[in-house]
Amino acid sequence: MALSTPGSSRRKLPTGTFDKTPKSLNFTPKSNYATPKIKKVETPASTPECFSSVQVETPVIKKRSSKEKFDEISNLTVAVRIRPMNSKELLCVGAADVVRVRDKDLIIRSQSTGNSNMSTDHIFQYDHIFWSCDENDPLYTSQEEVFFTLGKPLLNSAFKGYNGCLFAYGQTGSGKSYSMMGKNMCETVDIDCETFSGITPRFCRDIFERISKLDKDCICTVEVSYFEIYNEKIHDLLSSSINTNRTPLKVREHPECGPYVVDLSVEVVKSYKELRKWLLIGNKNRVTAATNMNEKSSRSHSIFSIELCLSDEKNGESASRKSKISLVDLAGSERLGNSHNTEEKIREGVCINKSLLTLGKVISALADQKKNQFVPYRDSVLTWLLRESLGGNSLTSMLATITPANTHLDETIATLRYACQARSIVNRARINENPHDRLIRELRSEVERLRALRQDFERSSLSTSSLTSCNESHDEELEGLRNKLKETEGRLGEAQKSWEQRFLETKKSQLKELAEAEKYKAELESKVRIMKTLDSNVKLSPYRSNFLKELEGVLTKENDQLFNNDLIDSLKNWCCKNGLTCTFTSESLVIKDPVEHKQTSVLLSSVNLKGFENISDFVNSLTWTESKNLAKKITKTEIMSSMNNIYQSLASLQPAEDETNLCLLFAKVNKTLQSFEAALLSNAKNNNSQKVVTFSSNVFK
Ligand SMILES: Nc1ncnc2c1ncn2[C@@H]1O[C@H](COP(=O)(O)OP(=O)(O)OP(=O)(O)O)[C@@H](O)[C@H]1O
Repeated sequence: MALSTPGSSRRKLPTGTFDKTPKSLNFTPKSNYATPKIKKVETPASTPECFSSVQVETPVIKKRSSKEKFDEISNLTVAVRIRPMNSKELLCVGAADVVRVRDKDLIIRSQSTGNSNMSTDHIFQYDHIFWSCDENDPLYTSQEEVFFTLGKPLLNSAFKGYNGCLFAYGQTGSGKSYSMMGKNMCETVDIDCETFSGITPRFCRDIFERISKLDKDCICTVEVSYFEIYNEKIHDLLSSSINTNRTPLKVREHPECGPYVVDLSVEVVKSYKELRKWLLIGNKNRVTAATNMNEKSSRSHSIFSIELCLSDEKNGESASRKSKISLVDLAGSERLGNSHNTEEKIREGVCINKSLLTLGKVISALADQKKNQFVPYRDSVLTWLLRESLGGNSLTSMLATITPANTHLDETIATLRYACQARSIVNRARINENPHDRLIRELRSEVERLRALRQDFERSSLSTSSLTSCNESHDEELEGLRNKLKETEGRLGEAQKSWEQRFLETKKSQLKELAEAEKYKAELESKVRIMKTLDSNVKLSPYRSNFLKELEGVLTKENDQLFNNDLIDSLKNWCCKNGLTCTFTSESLVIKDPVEHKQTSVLLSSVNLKGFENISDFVNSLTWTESKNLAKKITKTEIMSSMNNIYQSLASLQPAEDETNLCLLFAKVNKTLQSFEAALLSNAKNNNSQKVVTFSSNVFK
């Protein structure tokens, strides 16, 4: 579908009450740069009635658009949209349509007071004028065209990494919500309807359409938040408790990121479907909360924010960019006297007006363009939160909405003046990216520029080669360019190298962390396995436990470690080969001969082959006794020391607190061990030398 922006040559003067007075409009200056601040051209007393005076309202605007130190320096883009007259306005006695559009001029005819036959034409100029009064008019601007002109550029910049903001300003009922959200902002059908859908849903839909077309190396995350400011208090529109708990949220200032709303819900969305769900929840919450409090949603400012984070990995290089776009539907800007009569309404009006008044002051201060001019951002929550969008790091647009009805003439002129002033605000936007990515990008574009310059220069010097006198100076310049190019290429190479270095280091440390995590995971898994085995064993009987065997093994292992030298190993091997069994206790080694029914015990510290030809001689030299008399009596200290070792080993297997089943099992094992220790101690105490408890699993059979 072919889309067009208004204000071009196809824009004709709509038919209506002004048709007879075009001549007077010839006073309108062609260029807005030369337009005086407010110029009133008085018609002489003898001027015929059909003529009117002309008041040019467009202030002198120093339009700026450059790149300088910032990535983008540009004025606020300001558009005005005129909605059709509603039935109430049409039914008013003497109702008239007083707004006309011609090219980039918006003309308002006001009846001069005192002389009913005289009128004044107020002429305003904007970046865009949307005439949406009559669908059959060829100049009609649809919802889609409004989005195409205002929303699309913001979307494009957001994907480049620029912050963006679009706010709708105008009196109640002038069409702010219609333009921002759609005809029926709580209805799924209307929010997605081709004809009625507003800027916000179209913006959200386009985000995901763009994401689906991105390169496969590019990862994009989308986060949304939605809140309203009512009576200078912030309410989270995505919170489920908004209608029961209207505790306002606070604003804090981050040293780098600026003001933000504390504890505001931020939802990550992966598709338009998910995003639309949140959008509708927010819209419903806004309306329900307003109805509950007997207020109108038009008395609150709503801010819907989308945060995009794009990371791109190409040819081993990675780059990431972030951007935040705020779509703002401001409260109605009507003045206090018009609709506020009760005390509460007056208070509410003061609060709304505080934000809008401060917004006006902020716009004035910024439009003034004097250096070090104080800008009262902090005087209202709205301006504090929109600080970056007004004169800061953001590409911002304003949509002023008006009615063409003469019944609201004063409000309409106030809105238009406000919008005119806003055009003077200059924003300094930067691509939000990693400083290193920025350096590489800037150096790359510098290299491109210098290369193009050199090529141009070489081409032009070839064509003038006949003029030898020129050649010398050309050669010098060419040499200078070559050197500069070489130097910039060198710097680019360095920057890329150090970036690659950092990239490699980060990858290396990430791999190390990953390996450690894997190791930790394996350890945990083995602990879980042990605990699972324990579970089944402990359930059978605490005294038939493989676990105790394992623990005995742990103790034996510790002893092994204590006396783990070649001699002990050789002794063990020798015993094994000769059909003898070897059992270690904490301090000694018990060797049993199952055939001869004899056994011997030797202190580990006294195993020494000195004076013996071989192990066989050493073993034969030991004192052997009959098996039944040889069981070594365990002392109370030995029991306690062994048990302590068991407890220590067990402690190292302690599971994490959130693993409830394992914790329960762990407690069971601990308890069982305590009973076991008590049994051993009482056994040692009661049986003295007659009964012997050896620390062997056989005991528990
Ligand atoms: N461009 C338009 N075309 C057709 N109808 C419109 C247009 N703009 C607004 N309307 C209608 O005008 C009425 C008021 O519009 P809307 O609710 O958007 O105003 P508003 O400025 O957001 O008011 P409030 O400040 O109360 O929120 C609605 O019924 C809406 O459908």
